[in-house]
Amino acid sequence: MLTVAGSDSGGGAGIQADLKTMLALGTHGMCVVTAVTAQNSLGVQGAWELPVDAVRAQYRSVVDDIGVQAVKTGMLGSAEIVEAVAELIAGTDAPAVVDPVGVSKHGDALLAASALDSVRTKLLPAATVATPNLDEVAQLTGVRVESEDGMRRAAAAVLAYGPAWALIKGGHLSGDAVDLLTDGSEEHWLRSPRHDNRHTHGTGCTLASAVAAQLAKGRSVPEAVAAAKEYVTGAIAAGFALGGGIGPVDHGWRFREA
Ligand SMILES: Nc1ncnc2c1ncn2[C@@H]1O[C@H](COP(=O)(O)OP(=O)(O)O)[C@@H](O)[C@H]1O
Ligand SMILES: Cc1ncc(COP(=O)(O)O)c(N)n1
Repeated sequence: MLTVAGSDSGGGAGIQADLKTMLALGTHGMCVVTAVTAQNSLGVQGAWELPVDAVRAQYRSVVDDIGVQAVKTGMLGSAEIVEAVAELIAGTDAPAVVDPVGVSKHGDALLAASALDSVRTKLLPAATVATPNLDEVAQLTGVRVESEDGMRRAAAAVLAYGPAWALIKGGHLSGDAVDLLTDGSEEHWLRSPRHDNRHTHGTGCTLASAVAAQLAKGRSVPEAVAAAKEYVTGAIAAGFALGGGIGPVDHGWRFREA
């Protein structure tokens, strides 16, 4: 399967998190790099986008020869890249998990403000599943969620842009880590205990990639999301205290348990 995302030099989020997740879930990982970040547990020290032609060329190389069973998108950076990727995934016969990455855990911008409209009107309509966190919901729809009740309103506002499913991540609330998956008719609440662990760098990337890996294996969206939630919860529980700030989750936790 294929990730279209930015590189995280610290190895906890972005392309690196995605490829590790795909391996851990038994799939073949491929990548289209959209941007390179200088990043560690303390924050993002620099970010450089690739030319949009380089993004298109990587995508075509992979899809035209090897083929894909599922696509995941992450950090896209600019409106130009968002629009190119939206067109590419809309023209690919595979489910697409769109993680509308806006800001890093440290508050560093990973998407230009001028790209928000393209995310709303071009990228979200091409998604099989859109996986915003609560900050991204607020940025994209104006809906501010402060409790589980608000997550339904958030999901409706995201679905209005056209993805088949919305997975609203409640990781930034307090209490249990609760996510809501809905297509506007079915509702699935995914709940796990909150791990008192600050090493949560890469949780969103990991969850979205795990959903895509399960879709690639032929699971339905609700089955894929349930399995992905279980995987990310284990990875958070086993998180690494690396660096002086927010460390990464442990993508290999299942291998270590075995
Ligand atoms: N401390 C935690 N303990 C358990 N699960 C968590 C914790 N923090 C986040 N999660 C879960 O991790 C996944 C990613 O959510 P979130 O951290 O909100 O996304 P993002 O990384 O995009 O900000 C969600 O399933 C969320 O419920
Ligand atoms: C290159 C890149 N992509 C995405 C994220 C978001 O990370 P998270 O999964 O913690 O929200 C990041 N920090 N860096």
